[in-house]
Amino acid sequence: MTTNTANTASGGPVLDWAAGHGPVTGALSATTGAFAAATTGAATGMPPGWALAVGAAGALGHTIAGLRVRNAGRTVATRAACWLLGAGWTTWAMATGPLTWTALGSLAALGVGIGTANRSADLYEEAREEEAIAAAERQVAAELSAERRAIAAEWADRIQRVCGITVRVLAVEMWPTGTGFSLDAELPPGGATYDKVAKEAPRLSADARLPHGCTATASPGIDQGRVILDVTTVNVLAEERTYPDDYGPLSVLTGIPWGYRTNAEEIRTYLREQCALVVGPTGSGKTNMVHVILAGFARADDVLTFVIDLNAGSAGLPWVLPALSGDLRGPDGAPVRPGIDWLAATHEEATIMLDAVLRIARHRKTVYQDLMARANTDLLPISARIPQIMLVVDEGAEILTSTDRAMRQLAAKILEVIRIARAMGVRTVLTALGATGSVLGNLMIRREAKVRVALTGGETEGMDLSKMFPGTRGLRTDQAPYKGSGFLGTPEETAGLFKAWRILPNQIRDITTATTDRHPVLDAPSKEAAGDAYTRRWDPDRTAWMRDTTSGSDTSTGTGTTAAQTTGSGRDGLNLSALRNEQPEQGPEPDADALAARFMAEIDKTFGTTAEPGTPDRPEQRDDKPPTAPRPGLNLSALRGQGEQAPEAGPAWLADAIDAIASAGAAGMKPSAIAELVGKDRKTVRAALRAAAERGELVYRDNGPHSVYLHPDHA
Ligand SMILES: Nc1ncnc2c1ncn2[C@@H]1O[C@H](COP(=O)(O)OP(=O)(O)OP(=O)(O)O)[C@@H](O)[C@H]1O
Repeated sequence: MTTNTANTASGGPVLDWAAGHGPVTGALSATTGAFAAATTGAATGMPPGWALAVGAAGALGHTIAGLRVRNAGRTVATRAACWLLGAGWTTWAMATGPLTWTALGSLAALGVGIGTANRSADLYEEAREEEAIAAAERQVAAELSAERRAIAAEWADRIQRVCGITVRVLAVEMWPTGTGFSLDAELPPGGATYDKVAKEAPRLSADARLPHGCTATASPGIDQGRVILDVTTVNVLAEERTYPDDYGPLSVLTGIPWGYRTNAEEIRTYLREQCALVVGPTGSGKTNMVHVILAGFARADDVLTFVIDLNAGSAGLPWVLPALSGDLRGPDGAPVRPGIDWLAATHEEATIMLDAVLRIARHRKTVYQDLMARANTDLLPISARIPQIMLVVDEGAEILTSTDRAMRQLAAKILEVIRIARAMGVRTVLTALGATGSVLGNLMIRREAKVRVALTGGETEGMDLSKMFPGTRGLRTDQAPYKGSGFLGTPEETAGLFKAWRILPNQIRDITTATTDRHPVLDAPSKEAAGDAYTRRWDPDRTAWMRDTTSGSDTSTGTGTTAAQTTGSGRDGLNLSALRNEQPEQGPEPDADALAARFMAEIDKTFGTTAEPGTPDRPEQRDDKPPTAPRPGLNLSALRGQGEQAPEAGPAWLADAIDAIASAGAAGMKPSAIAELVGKDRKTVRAALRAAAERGELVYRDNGPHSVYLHPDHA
């Protein structure tokens, strides 16, 4: 209780009705206050009636304060009584003398009484408060369960009407996304299975008048006598959702998100041991889906992605070109690694890649024997140090079913990878234009590619969903008429509706930049097994084709192919001549080589992944290139900011260095200062500056230890 009546003699009492006191301190404060008031009052001859008046005021003040905070009546009464008792004792003690055993004893008894009464009042108030909260919760729950009970009754009735069986709904769970609910129901005795409900899913949806794109999908319950019915009430597939802009790290071991379900929850695929098959006819959003897949792999810190796309490499180009052209810069201005680790656009390059992958898989089997024995596993422990290789083959299923001799050779290699490399951490994602019998007729695909996607986009042609997702009933292509939507099934989850996020070209660039430091480096034994085929994958002669694809085309998602197919160009599938004819005067060949070489040099310097003896990978070694060759191929000037004058060659940081040298004016800058500025070693910096000077971008003022580089404007 709060009794701050204390000193009535000097300046009057400080009355804080709401001041906090525990039962013990409250009682102590009341009794000591009363005792002090009584002794002072008796000594100074104060009229005893004053103490009673103060007590009455205290009781009144506390009553008002108690009512304000909605204390219970008995709490208010207890506190007012404490005030009056204290004041009564003070009045009596002032009249009869406070320093007697009777007065002191009765004061002590009063203190204990006040303490006990207040403790009990506090406990009562706490209990009251808890009860009020519980009552509010009970009310919410009652309202919710009323809704659930209504849903349970409605659906039990519907299942009876449509499926002809009487189920007992045991639970209704509302999805936190607010887009539907799940029912857990007990099937009737007599051997009814969940199938009875599953096969009537479309009729149940119609009976419930669900909006288009919403479904009632039945799956097995906790035992064979139970069924789970997922009912979507909001069609999230109709709207376009862009790829989530959290580009944080992922791992192949903890799953890669590929899209979202009708309940708006993200869906992950687990590809450490599984291969995947993605089927989507033209215009269904397959290219977009491939980019979502590549985005997930790029974000993983234990995955290296190899892409085969015989359709001019268009699936992989947006992940390579911005990095290759030097258009992207990391946070520290360093060059950016491509979002994929190898891109094959021709039959020849694909063969080189597949042979290297097979060598890697076989070599890993022997060199990592000890490691696997120590880890007590027959699966190679995948990590950032020994990365998983994800081989993505766009329209790979068509390669597998082709009757062309060259394609059959490729197909044999792809199947060999699928067959032998699971334990060694190489898995494939194949895409196909249609879920035709010839694709799914392949035993290896049926057995190994259990992660399956069918992008329907409303297409029914070549979409045999019962073959794609055997054992799943009630899937109809018209349930997913939107681009990027379809069905996804994994060994962990039965096939159901899903939609891929829309991924935009700028997101691909952002992800490439955000993940540049995250990509693993191929483990040394694998690199050794892959040999030159791998380390020279960005060689000018092997990447020259990329230059042609950028002339006048875009590499964005959604537009599909970036370069036309060849018809007799003699370059294995690339329509180079058509593009060259558009810009005959620009002499693209030397420039493509220059760019590829520069790219290699940057990657090499920054990440040390492409060291190859004898490769002309340093700009200064390329004296066969015209110093001011135009850039028709990769069209870098178009990619850079307007009016920005890019250096003609040299590492990515050179532009910053030249800017700094220009700012230094006639004083110029020493190579050591530039090395410090760009964060590179002096030898590398000297070589690049010398090359830039040879190209006329800088001027070297030789002055012994004080030699500097100047911008030509200040020389
Ligand atoms: N997940 C998605 N969400 C919304 N819209 C999408 C999605 N995926 C694709 N689209 C739309 O569909 C268009 C075609 O997509 P995409 O190029 O990926 O299809 P495709 O099947 O590869 O077709 P093609 O083979 O003709 O290139 C895109 O430009 C985009 O507008």
